[in-house]
Amino acid sequence: MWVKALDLALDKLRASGCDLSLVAGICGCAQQHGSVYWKNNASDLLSNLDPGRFLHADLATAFSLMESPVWMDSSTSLYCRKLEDSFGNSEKLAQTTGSRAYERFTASQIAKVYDTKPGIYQITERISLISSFLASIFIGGYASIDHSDGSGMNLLDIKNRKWCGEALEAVAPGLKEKLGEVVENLTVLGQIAPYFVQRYGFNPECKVVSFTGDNPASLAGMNLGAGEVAISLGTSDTVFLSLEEGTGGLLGHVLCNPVDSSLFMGLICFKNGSLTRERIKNLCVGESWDKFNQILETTDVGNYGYIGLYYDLTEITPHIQGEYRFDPDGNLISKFPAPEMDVRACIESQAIRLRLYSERLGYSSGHSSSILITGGASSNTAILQIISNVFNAPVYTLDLPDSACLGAGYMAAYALRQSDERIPFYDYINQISGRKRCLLCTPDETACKVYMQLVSKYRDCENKAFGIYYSRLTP
Ligand SMILES: Nc1ncnc2c1ncn2[C@@H]1O[C@H](COP(=O)(O)OP(=O)(O)O)[C@@H](O)[C@H]1O
Ligand SMILES: O=C(CO)[C@@H](O)[C@H](O)COP(=O)(O)O
Repeated sequence: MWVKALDLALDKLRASGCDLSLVAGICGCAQQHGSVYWKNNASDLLSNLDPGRFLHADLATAFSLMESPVWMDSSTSLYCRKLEDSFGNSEKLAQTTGSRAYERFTASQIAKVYDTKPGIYQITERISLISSFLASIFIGGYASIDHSDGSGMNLLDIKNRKWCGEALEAVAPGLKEKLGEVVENLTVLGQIAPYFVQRYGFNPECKVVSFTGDNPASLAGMNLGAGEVAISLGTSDTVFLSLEEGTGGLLGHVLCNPVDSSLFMGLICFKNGSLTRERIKNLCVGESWDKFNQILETTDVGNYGYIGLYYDLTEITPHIQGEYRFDPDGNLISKFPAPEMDVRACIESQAIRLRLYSERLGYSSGHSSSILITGGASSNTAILQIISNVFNAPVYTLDLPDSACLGAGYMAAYALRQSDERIPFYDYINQISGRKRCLLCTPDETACKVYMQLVSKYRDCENKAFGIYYSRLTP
């Protein structure tokens, strides 16, 4: 599917009349953590792509595992515990790799493949992240994993920026060879493969720069400063910010910063983001976001003290599933007095969750802070107004959508720059790009006060829901 998507994207570019011979360099990004398993001898297929055929036809037999594990998978708890045990405890793993063991991280995903499909692991010559898998196609050979996306694996020593031998050994034998080298972000990997020159008219001198994860690329696209936090309302709701210290803790993740090797990046991701909003919308008002927003705009801030927590899929943090509604006194109830109260309850609890957890990552909310918003739901200003009120901070976006894609473009431009070698990333980007930030929402003082009160109530409800979930699991 991913290879076909690339065929389609390239065909669309060609059909739109785009002169691909003008492209000087390519960088890209992809959802984090997912893994692609290349079968023995797949490198021969990669280096001999036939320009007369689609990529998906040539690469149909290149994979040992046809269904790549992706970030939404949470079936690997057993392997997470084993990995943490091999380090002694979760803190030690977090201090080295930036995160305690997470189900969607590549280490436990690979451990599961090795354990449940040893034959597949054996015939795999290379394991890529989705980002390095895409870069591999463009260079016609295996592309290295970069430091930032590599930090989402529980396998990289994020301070030394090298694979962590202890973690590799705990996951599966021979893993280092299957992963290949890890490289600095912004590394020029090589020239574009002849396939793209002959089939799509790319310049043979076009360079390919190491690809990265969608969130690191988004950080590169948004030029986050001190006191700023980025919120991505994509499929997941993800918060990230730039960090000076690289010590991972038990909450969230620390990754290598994609644009400055002396810095790090803090990130926390919630699985129940857009898909949950969509479900509540469909349930309460049908297809229309306009009707959903009308409810948000005409109902009372704070939902009269009613709080709803919605975890359609097992959440990453906290690890919990189900729906939990609470009355203003904090008692669990089965439904709200009016069904459409779920609309406001869902958006308010998601926004409060974003604030609470970004503060735990190191963000401090208030008037000197600001939020940069991106992702599909960032076009919805009714949702953004609630986020602005909950954070008591203005919400900005870039004057161009798709910050992850933009960031990857910037990374290619920076890696191939011919000017001052030592110029910092954002100084260079500011010179070459005329992008501006647009102010979308400013906080409403009265609403902020309501939410200040609600934050601690939310925390209590989340703790109660967590207790209920686990008491149901252990009768
Ligand atoms: N007007 C809108 N209001 C709220 N959510 C929206 C709106 N338009 C799109 N979305 C949400 O955006 C999501 C897709 O965001 P996107 O950033 O493209 O995701 P991803 O990067 O995970 O592919 C969809 O799941 C959809 O629910
Ligand atoms: O798991 C994470 C980050 O740790 C996700 O953010 C993925 O990177 C996928 O992103 P979206 O599809 O939600 O944009």
